[in-house]
Amino acid sequence: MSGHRLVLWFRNDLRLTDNAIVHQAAQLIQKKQASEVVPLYCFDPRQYIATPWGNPKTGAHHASFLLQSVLDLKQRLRDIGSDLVIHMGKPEEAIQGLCREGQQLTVLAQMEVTKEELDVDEGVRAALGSRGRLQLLWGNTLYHKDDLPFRSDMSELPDVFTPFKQKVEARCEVRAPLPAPKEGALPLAADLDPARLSRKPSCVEDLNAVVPEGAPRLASLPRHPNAAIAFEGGETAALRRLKHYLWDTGCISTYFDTRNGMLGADYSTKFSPWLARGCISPSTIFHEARAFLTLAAAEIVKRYEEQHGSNKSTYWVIFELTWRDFFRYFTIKHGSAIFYKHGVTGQPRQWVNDLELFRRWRDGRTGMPLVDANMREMKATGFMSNRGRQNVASYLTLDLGLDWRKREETGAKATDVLQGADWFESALVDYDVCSNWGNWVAAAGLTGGRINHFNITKQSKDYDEKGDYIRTWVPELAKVPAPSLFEPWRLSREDQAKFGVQIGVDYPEPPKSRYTSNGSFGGGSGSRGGGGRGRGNGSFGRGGGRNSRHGGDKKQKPRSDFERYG
Ligand SMILES: Cc1cc2nc3c(=O)[nH]c(=O)nc-3n(C[C@H](O)[C@H](O)[C@H](O)COP(=O)(O)OP(=O)(O)OC[C@H]3O[C@@H](n4cnc5c(N)ncnc54)[C@H](O)[C@@H]3O)c2cc1C
Repeated sequence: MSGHRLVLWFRNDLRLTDNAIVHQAAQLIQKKQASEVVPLYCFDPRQYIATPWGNPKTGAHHASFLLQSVLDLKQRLRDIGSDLVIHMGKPEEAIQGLCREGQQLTVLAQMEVTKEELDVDEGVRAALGSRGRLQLLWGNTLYHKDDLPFRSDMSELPDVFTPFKQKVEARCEVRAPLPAPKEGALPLAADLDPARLSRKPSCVEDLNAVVPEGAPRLASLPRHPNAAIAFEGGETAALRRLKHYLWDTGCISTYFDTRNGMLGADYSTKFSPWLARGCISPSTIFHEARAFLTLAAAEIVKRYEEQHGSNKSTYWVIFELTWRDFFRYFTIKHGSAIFYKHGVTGQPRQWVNDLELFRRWRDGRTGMPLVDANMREMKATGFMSNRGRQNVASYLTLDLGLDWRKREETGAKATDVLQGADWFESALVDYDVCSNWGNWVAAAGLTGGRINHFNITKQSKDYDEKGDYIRTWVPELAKVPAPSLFEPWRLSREDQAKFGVQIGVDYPEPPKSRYTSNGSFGGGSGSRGGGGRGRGNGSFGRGGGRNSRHGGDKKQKPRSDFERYG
């Protein structure tokens, strides 16, 4: 099959190591089943439209990280004697332009699972017609889809996490990472126009070339001084972060104890933006973590174990990556139901339509300091901790009762839709369709799993005991001591004067809710949204609940070790 051309269509797999399509291409070339390669990335205008509320579908934090990732991939391909064509337009058009008379084309791409992406696949197939084929390969999960003990349509997948985790841990192995291609492994198509190869966007503003008319323009954002970490896109930076978190600092050894933090660079791994864009694979992290445990870090682990009894921490990072898998497979099972009003349970629920209240939540002006701090952090930096995400989602859906969706099932005007998940999609640097919408539908209590209705005040006390996180992002309350800081609407006039803040003027009063003595939203002591299990005492509070930090699940018994990986 000499003369066979391969198009390596990169999407959310912007890396060379442990990349199924890269590996497949290198093998086909080696076996002389293909002769040339065109690595391709497309900035697809459909990803840059305005959301129903006028937000950019791909916000500036995400766009900037993505651009850096694409440019890093290009450089890494050049380092092995190949290159990357960067196309400013739809993949269908780019791929059609790569077809040559009398030459068969195979387009290799990573398999996606949600409707928008599947529709693009269809478009590419149609553009190829009889001149070639689209071959989709699985990637980007910890456990390979083909290794799961469920049917491939995931109809047997449990709807809650724990049985999923137990089954995959008992029956599957994490595959070893595929090697990165060697120099010369991906020979470029000889007729590739050098001008086409040299064309590349160099700053976020250049991406405006694909922003459709009427959609918000993108603009570079300077790094916020309070940002926990300067996220830099690309495989190179991802591997650096992995090295930092494991080998340089040993932070992974204390992850179990620090993972519910909100302030600082290292309380959690911060791997999510790189995982979301596929700059690193979960399997690479897994095998590096195992090496960390068994080899050079034996000393650190021993020290840790002496202090803490056992090392749960390294396992716990892998545990979190299993959650990431769960939402991906959950999406295969339930399809677009994760976007729908009644979620996957189909349970009817009355949602509140209040644009002003939604804006207060979005902009960090609810009057609930923990919620506001988190929402401000995300807007300014693109990142929010998992603890924060759980709380703000619970507050929006279960306390304010505001609609969390992006789309109505049918026919509704876009402007009828209020959207928490959609704002996250726009604002997050680590936006990942399955992790985001899956977590949101779980937070809204619409998966059939346990509903985690957080008590925001208790969560503030438990996870921001001294108020340092809140003060970082809500300077209006800088002088208010904890615990008054967590319920500033209760401050007397004298205390407000003493602490230099006037509630209702400098900092808002919260909307009427179960937290405030002046209101009855949610019935005071009652609960909205499916029984409110965990309500009142904060379902992830210190003590037993700390072992689980996710929605839709029973409390976890902590694993005592990492033995199954050793
Ligand atoms: C409402 C809501 C929306 C979310 N949206 C996203 C999103 O768009 N993209 C995204 O990557 N994560 C999302 N998450 C999951 C989680 O909050 C982030 O992955 C995590 O906070 C990222 O920080 P980290 O990399 O330091 O995580 P760590 O605590 O270090 O965890 C390691 C990795 O495990 C995975 N992980 C951890 N928790 C979860 C989880 N609950 N669900 C799925 N994967 C998880 C992530 O890949 C993460 O990088 C969302 C959670 C909630 C509650």
